[in-house]
Amino acid sequence: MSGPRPVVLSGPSGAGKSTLLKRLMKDYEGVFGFSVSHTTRNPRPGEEDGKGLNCLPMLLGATLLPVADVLTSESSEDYHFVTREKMQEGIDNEDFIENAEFSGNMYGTSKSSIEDVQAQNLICILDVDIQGVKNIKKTDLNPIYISIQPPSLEILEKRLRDRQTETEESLQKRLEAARIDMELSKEPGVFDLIIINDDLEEAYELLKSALMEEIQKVQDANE
Ligand SMILES: Nc1nc2c(ncn2[C@@H]2O[C@H](COP(=O)(O)OP(=O)(O)O)[C@@H](O)[C@H]2O)c(=O)[nH]1
Ligand SMILES: Nc1ncnc2c1ncn2[C@@H]1O[C@H](COP(=O)(O)OP(=O)(O)O)[C@@H](O)[C@H]1O
Repeated sequence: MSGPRPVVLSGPSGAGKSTLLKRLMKDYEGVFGFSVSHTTRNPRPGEEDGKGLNCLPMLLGATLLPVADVLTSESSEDYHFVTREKMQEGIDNEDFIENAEFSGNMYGTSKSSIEDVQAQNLICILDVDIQGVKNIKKTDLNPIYISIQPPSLEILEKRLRDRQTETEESLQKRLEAARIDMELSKEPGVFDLIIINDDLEEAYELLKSALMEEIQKVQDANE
């Protein structure tokens, strides 16, 4: 049985992936499920371990968090926060379909994070860097590949600074990675669609239209 096609969202850190994703998942409840990655980076304020929007009911049931706290959480796409040792153990164990080093930390998509979403017949969304894109292309996942790009490196830097999540060092590493991402993403055939996130509304409309066929499939199946 084949469910809806997964979606890989990529693009430089600070390009607006989480912002667009958060909105999409809110507007289409019960259609998308986020593949919660593992990372060795430290959680940001407001981020919680292993929490994805697709886990919302479970989370509410299990820990009785006040609904308002969960819904106002800054982040719609948190991680399983792990040590390097734990992460390496998982990689050695072949638990991951891809993993990469980004800005001095390890990130990876576990097989179970995708399976958990696909078991519910939801569109599985993966947020991965360009190395992740290249490695997922070697698997049989067959997702739709979408790159979210900033209008310019200068605007990206401003957005990252305004977000106030990075130290100067991690900001510089992200900008360096962004330069590489912006170059590699131009290669023909890497992405099915590249969206320049200048005006947020326009970017969101483009993203929504690109996914409408898959959204429709899930909605039809649930009727
Ligand atoms: N390859 C890979 N990249 C990931 C994964 N999870 C997140 N990333 C990427 O890691 C980068 C840094 O993510 P994060 O630390 O959350 O910072 P942010 O994107 O600036 O919010 C981003 O480019 C993400 O797309 C993953 O599981 N695999
Ligand atoms: N179109 C836009 N115009 C202005 N600011 C934006 C736009 N899209 C996103 N932002 C802001 O830029 C910052 C980075 O966006 P975010 O979604 O965290 O990026 P990513 O998930 O790709 O790292 C956030 O503070 C967000 O509010």
